[in-house]
Amino acid sequence: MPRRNELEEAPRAPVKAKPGAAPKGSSLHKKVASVDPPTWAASMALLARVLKARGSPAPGRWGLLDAGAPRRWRPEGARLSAGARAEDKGAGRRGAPRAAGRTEGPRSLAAMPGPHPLANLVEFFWKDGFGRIHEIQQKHTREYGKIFKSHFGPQFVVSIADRDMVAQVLRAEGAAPQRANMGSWQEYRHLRGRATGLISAEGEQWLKMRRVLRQRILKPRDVAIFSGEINQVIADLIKRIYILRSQAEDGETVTSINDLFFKYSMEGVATILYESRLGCLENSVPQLTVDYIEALGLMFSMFKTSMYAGAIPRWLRPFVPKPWREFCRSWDGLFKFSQIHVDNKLRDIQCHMDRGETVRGGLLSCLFLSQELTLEEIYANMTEMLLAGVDTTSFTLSWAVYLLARHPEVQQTVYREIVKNLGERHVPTAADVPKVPLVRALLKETLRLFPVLPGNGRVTQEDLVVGGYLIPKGTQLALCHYATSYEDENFPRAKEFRPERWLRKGSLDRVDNFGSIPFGFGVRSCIGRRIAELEIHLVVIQSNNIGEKHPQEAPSLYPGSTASWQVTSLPKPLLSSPVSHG
Ligand code: HEM
Repeated sequence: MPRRNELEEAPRAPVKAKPGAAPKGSSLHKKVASVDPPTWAASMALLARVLKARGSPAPGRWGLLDAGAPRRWRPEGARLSAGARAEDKGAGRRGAPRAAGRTEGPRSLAAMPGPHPLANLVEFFWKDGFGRIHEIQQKHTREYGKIFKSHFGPQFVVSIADRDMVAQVLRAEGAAPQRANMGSWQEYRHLRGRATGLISAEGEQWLKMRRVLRQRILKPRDVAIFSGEINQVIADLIKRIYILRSQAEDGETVTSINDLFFKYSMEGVATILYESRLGCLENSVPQLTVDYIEALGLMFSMFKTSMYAGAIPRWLRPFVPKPWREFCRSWDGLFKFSQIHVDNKLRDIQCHMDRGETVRGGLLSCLFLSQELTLEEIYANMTEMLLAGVDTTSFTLSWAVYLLARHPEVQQTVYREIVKNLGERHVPTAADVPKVPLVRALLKETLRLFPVLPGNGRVTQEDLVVGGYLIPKGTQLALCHYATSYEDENFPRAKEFRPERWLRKGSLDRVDNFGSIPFGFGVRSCIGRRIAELEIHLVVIQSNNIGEKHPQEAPSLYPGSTASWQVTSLPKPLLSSPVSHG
């Protein structure tokens, strides 16, 4: 068991930090930016997909409420439901895998503890549980242990909140792991004659697309070539900050940081995906982009609706039409946007080719020219990657800035490291990032405390014995990363923000990766990880330069120049935030 750093106590309740919270006499306290902790809409929406209760559960496997019901509930002689039969499988079953070190056979799911199905239904559908998944993970772990079963409407889920068990499950994965039941996503695509993308595809179809895309964007060196494009977007972001400051009432406070980072992330990822600029950071954002943001907003803000779209059985749709209608409407908007940008690029390439010019380009050009994916598959992947790549990155950036604002001493250290190792006015590239390990540690610590996805999912493809239970093939697993990230056993004094815990100074400071795997793990892990890291690392490093170039007027992340991000207020997030760092 690795030993971890001793850490400070983190404040729990939100506070309003005054502008003067920075050391008196430093110019830090003068310039203030308000940082909204990002909402968890994106994470919830994504996790909702993971936990989505579909109208058509695996045939013969899950019953609505009785699968997890204690046996005493069942009337004498009553026939077991399909779900209950699934739970009854296992114990003593011939040929069942044996748990290492156990002499008796593994226990069946019927013996697994978990919240009462009705209580869970109330928790999630009446008490906004989907907005509090992180809290519920921890609560249920305290009450039922590190492996427990739950019911989400018709879906039965085994939750795992233990680092080693998570590692076991992910290490046992096959060639094409299944994350969750993506039935509603697939149904929409079928309805509209669309292809599935990486998120929604399964099996051979997923494997084929993953093979193609992983060659282009999965390794740090693949995305390193995009440093120049990202730096141009950062230059626009900085320009935008100046404009916003000049328009601010006090002439210096930049508010709506979430909004700013959202636009930055969208512009950044689109630059890589579509090889074109969207104009998100312009004074006047193009209508097409505005429409997209609206569709994305609909997808996320209506995340519960879209989740219910999957949860509500088809036969109920005529009576409760809104969720499915909204779900389809937001997907229509997302696909439309991607298709327009993909088609623009295609025309552009065609023009070059018609003129006999060599076409050199980025991701999209390579995909066209290699013809490894069909046009529909390109549309679908661009749509799903843009969806997955905007809020995830922007929320993480917002949380990182928020944490720095709450911890000026960490800002100081990060600032000093950047200046010492990269110099004062350096415009960084990907090659510079390893020279500032604290910037990387900042991102890891931010994602540990505020993982965009508090949990992840897998559908078991073989019978597995985990934690002494036999989990039959086809079971939906929820991997509770938020809970493991906050375990003192995994990260001593886990509630505290201390990026330096990620700096490896030898075995004493080693951090076990499976305690916090914000991008997932293995062959189905996040394909956009390196893009997100590049966008975040470069913008954090570049923030250092803002104040230097315009010492009198520029906001900066760092002290030593003129200003700092500071928290002036914590606007109420749309959904609950995982932890209130006061
Ligand atoms: C801080 C930013 C991000 C975080 C924390 C994040 C996190 C995740 C996680 C946890 C998964 C599930 C992995 C698994 O099941 O093991 C995932 C999947 C995925 N992410 Fe990200 N992501 C981020 C940014 C991005 C970006 C920028 C893109 C696109 C450019 C992207 C595209 C995807 C796609 C397409 C998948 C599905 C992969 C597959 O099923 O093969 N993500 N992401």
